[in-house]
Amino acid sequence: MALIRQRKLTKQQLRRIDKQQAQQQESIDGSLMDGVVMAHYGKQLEVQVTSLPAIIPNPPVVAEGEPEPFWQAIELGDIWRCHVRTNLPMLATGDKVRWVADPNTGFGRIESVQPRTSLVSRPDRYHKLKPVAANVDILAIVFAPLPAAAPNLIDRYLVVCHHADVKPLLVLNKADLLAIEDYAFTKNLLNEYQSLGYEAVLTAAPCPENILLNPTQSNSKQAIDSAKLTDIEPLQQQAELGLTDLQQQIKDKLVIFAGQSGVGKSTLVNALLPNSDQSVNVISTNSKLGQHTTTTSRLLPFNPEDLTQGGIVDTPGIREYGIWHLTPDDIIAGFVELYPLAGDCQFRDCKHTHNSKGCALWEAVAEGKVMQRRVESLVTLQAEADTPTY
Ligand SMILES: Nc1nc2c(ncn2[C@@H]2O[C@H](COP(=O)(O)OP(=O)(O)OP(=O)(O)O)[C@@H](O)[C@H]2O)c(=O)[nH]1
Ligand SMILES: [Zn+2]
Repeated sequence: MALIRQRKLTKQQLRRIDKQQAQQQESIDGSLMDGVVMAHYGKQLEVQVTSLPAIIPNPPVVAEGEPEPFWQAIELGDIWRCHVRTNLPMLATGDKVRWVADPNTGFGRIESVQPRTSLVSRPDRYHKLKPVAANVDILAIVFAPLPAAAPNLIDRYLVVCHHADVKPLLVLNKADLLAIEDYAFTKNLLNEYQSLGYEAVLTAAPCPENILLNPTQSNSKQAIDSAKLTDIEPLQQQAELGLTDLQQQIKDKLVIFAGQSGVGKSTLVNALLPNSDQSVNVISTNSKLGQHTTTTSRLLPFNPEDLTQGGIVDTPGIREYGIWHLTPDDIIAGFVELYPLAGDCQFRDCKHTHNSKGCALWEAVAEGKVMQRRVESLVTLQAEADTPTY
């Protein structure tokens, strides 16, 4: 076996190495800039330039007759495809990052991620938690008179909000349909959540089916004629104000719209985004690279030139949100009015089912202090969390 002699470096050599390393670091530091993750493609991400680097690289000087090499100038507001430096945690749409761009290749590399104010994650099929969206301020929980609202789904989203540190906002859309007597009960649901302290808005999104906006259209007329109408005037005003109200609530905020299929999420989102060609699920219209790939989530800004004005994170995955990564205790923590009572149950491991002995939640139901359907909802969600479906 050959003997490897360790060579001792002279002081001068050591100094030279230190200097080289410092120069390398300085050149990375000078190239670093701020960015926001706009879309997520698994290993690659799209990042918007939100600050320029201290040292702006110059394009190469091309001798006459030589072919022009590829060069992508760094400009504010541009979107770059990026790789992620190894050893960084999994990134999500909405993450604020420090990164370097290589104008010679048109690719960037994310060097670090700033602390997050919130993180919405979702377990995948393999039971692994995946971050979906970071720094989201509001989860708009959309429901409607038709398809009929599922209170249990609303409760599920409220639990998600609690754990992600995101503020919930209840949006009762298709408020125009409340003018039809059969559907008027949905408004009670909104009132119930308001009484629990949640913020809520009533909206009617602009679309051909909206019977308040198009009362003379044949399908609307049919709906109106075949139904007993309640007093339409005040609802019309409330619903019209609703969209402005919603706009005010989400101004300068990053928002996710969640809710069952058909309640009008896309219609609302399109009404809220100023750029008509920037509709939900449209792939990468503002990416210069123009590659069409399915994303897991995408940030649609209210003002593409100023991300501080907020936007909407389109995350299809949020619709079938599983909660089985949460413990029963985590789940009850998301039921604001029930959580403080749980400590009063006779048994510490009380399952809060109707026949649980000495259950403080059911005593509160009997005394009319809390809603029975919320306790039932809690029990259903806790049971789901106890029995993973993978
Ligand atoms: N009457 C009435 N219809 C609406 C309203 N908002 C949306 N719609 C209609 O409801 C239908 C479903 O709307 P979408 O926006 O596609 O619903 P979605 O929640 O995005 O549905 P998914 O994409 O399946 O999750 C469409 O035909 C809309 O035009 C509303 O305020 N009033
Ligand atoms: Zn109990």
